[in-house]
Amino acid sequence: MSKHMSYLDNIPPTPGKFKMEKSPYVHNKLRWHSSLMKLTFWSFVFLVLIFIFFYRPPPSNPLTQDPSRRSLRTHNWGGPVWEKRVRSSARIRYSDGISVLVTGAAGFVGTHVSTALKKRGDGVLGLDNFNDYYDPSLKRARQALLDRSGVFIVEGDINDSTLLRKLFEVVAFTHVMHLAAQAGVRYAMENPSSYVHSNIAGLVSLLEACKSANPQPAIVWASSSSVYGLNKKVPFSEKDRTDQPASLYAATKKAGEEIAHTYNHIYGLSLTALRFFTVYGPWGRPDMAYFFFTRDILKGKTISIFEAANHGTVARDFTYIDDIVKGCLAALDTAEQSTGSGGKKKGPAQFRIYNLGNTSPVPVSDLVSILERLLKVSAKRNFIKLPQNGDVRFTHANISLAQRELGYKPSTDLQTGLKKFVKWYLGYYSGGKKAAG
Ligand SMILES: O=C(O)[C@H]1O[C@H](OP(=O)(O)OP(=O)(O)OC[C@H]2O[C@@H](n3ccc(=O)[nH]c3=O)[C@H](O)[C@@H]2O)[C@H](O)[C@@H](O)[C@@H]1O
Repeated sequence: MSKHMSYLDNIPPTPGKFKMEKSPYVHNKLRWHSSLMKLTFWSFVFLVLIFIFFYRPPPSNPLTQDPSRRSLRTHNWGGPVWEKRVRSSARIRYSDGISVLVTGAAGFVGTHVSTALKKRGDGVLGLDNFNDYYDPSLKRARQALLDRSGVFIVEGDINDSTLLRKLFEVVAFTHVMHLAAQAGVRYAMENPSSYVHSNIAGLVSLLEACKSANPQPAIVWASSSSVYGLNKKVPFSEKDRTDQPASLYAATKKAGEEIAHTYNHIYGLSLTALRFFTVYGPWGRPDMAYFFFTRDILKGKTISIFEAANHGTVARDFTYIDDIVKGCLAALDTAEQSTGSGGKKKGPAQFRIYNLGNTSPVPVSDLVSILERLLKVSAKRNFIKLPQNGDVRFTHANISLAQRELGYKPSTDLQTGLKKFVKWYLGYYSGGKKAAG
């Protein structure tokens, strides 16, 4: 170090380089230069001080802070090209068609519903924030699928009210199919704020945009069978009590139903909640048991099967995606128009809640046996006590109301539905993709 220093110290000065020139012109030029530099320097200092003085960080909103994951930023939207894409995607292609904004379009149910609507000629525009709750590459693959059938997905969050306002300015949506949500029962213990962000704040933000839109759209949205919580009366009917949620997820869905009622009551928004019962099928959610059981059985990994006290069965009314899609479309088709305008109610509006289930609960251990047969691999089973983190022992839908009013009639049993899922799974993940997680 000292050697280095002495070397630098010994460099002779470079005479002439910094020597003052005698010429008055050069002298003035140098003075002018130095005052310009001073001016620049002090302007810079001044600007920095102004910035420090006036800059206030944006208020920290606990609902939008979600440090454990995800970017909720809205990505590049706006401009004539973007608007043209939005309009074209939402254009109705047959008389009596509807124009639907599908939130959560890159999600499992969102993808299937969007495809079905587009197929029959309805206008469909997707909205999705592509968060990383589960493997975003699966969402991107679904997006590519939708793109091929002419559905454009705007990348943004339902909490972005400026974006929502813009979408309603560009397209006079007749309907909103609201499927964007934080799903999953057990994850609510890990990241509670994400449920409040999407299922409460996001829902309110969406309903605010709908109430101000002209015309107001009719809204059909995804509630959940989990609202029945600790209800013991089976099968679950829409009339049964839903005030004993067993998870924060269920509580946010139940709160959503109450919030929806408020917007129906105050602003005349037509609102239909669909209580989905454990939906499964191709392009499904990797956080759901049937999906990760498949992955783990194929990998030879032990799977945990929950059981109630005294080896009691845990069962679900597993419902195949195509049946759910039929229920969603029927709900959209039977939805009456909202009655408000200019943010004001003009008369009473439709308010509905329906169970969409399969009506035949299957024990989780039977689900595993079906998967074993379809995959031709034995599962390594580990029975564990049903955790007290939101799971309920069983679900069972009474669907007579949906049957009567929507013509809803599920037709796929678990065996048939899982066969289709397994076929998709093997095809999707053998095509160079790796199983999520
Ligand atoms: O019907 C609904 O409303 C809900 O259905 C599912 O929730 P869940 O029925 O708990 O679905 P899974 O997480 O796939 O669990 C299915 C069954 O497998 C069981 N399970 C789950 C995980 C596990 O490791 N082992 C296990 O036995 C659960 O107890 C449950 O009985 C969805 O994840 C929710 O988003 C949805 O709202």
